[in-house]
Amino acid sequence: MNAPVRLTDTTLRDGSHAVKHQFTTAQVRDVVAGLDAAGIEIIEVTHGDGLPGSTFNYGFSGTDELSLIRTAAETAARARIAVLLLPGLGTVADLRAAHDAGASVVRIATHCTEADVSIQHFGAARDLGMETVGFLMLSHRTTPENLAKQGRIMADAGCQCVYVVDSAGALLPDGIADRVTALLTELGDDAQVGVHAHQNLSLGIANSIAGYHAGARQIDGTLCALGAGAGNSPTEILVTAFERLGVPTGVDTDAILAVAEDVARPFIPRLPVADRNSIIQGKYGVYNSFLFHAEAAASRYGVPAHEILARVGEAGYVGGQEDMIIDVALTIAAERSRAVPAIIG
Ligand SMILES: C[C@H](O)CC(=O)C(=O)O
Ligand SMILES: [Mn+2]
Repeated sequence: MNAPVRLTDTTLRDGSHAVKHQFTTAQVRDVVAGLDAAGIEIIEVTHGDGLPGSTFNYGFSGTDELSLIRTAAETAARARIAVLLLPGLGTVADLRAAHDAGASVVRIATHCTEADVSIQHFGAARDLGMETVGFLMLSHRTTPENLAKQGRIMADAGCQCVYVVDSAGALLPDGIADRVTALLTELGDDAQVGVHAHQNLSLGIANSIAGYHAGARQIDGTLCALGAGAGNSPTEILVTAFERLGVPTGVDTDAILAVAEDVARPFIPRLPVADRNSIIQGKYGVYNSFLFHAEAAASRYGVPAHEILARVGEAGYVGGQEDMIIDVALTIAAERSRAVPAIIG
């Protein structure tokens, strides 16, 4: 008997990027009802950039996220509702408000080398009696050994599962497996290890399976791959692939296929796709949440989005530095205007 894996569905959080944070209460109710009935245990609901992401910098939500969290908690009969929080944007007060609205799991996300900013939030979450998960974002940007040290900081602060988060879809299966192994070696029984994968190089499912074989026991997915950049590992394919592997997920395959096809797909305005922009993100390791910001800057300043993304990757910008995308776009525009030869008449 293979060890079971717990799937967390983040359609209503990572997928929020792909709908520009415009989820409605009715969509949340329908998706949660479907996921819950199919057997998904953990459903994440938050603005794409976490609590309280609805801002000028990250994009305003169509519906207040606390209302969406409350709706999700009221709808789910068995599943538990998770929220995402990035310290610095989200505060302990935001965490308490989400807990009051019905969230019982919090996923606290930091850049992969900055775990120390999460210590206070893990403590507060445990005091509230919440289950805790740590998200080491852009995990490709550090070595497995350093990632393991950051995981240790999170576990000592009260984190119960540390995730390898491939925020740019840049890692290959070996890169995921090496990071999961290093974390498990460091953490032992102190915390589980999870994998959150993106599809920029079409490796979301392969990377999740590699993570499972290395010992990860929590894996993320989204319906129809709805998520930032090229999207996430599709939940319905994770369920089907793990069924083929003989790995128990507790999720009914026919039911999850129906939720993806009949509930999610009809309201998705643009299915995530591995196009040139998002493949460039995977190639240069660019934070997937930057895609729409780069596309907006591209059309505003008349420069190609893929060039902006490549430069952003070379500069090594991380989540929170969205304003630098405009700087990069303006720099490219200025370079291009200088490159036009003067016509002497
Ligand atoms: C805030 C980000 O969207 C978190 C995430 O899902 C990732 O880094 O990937
Ligand atoms: Mn993500």
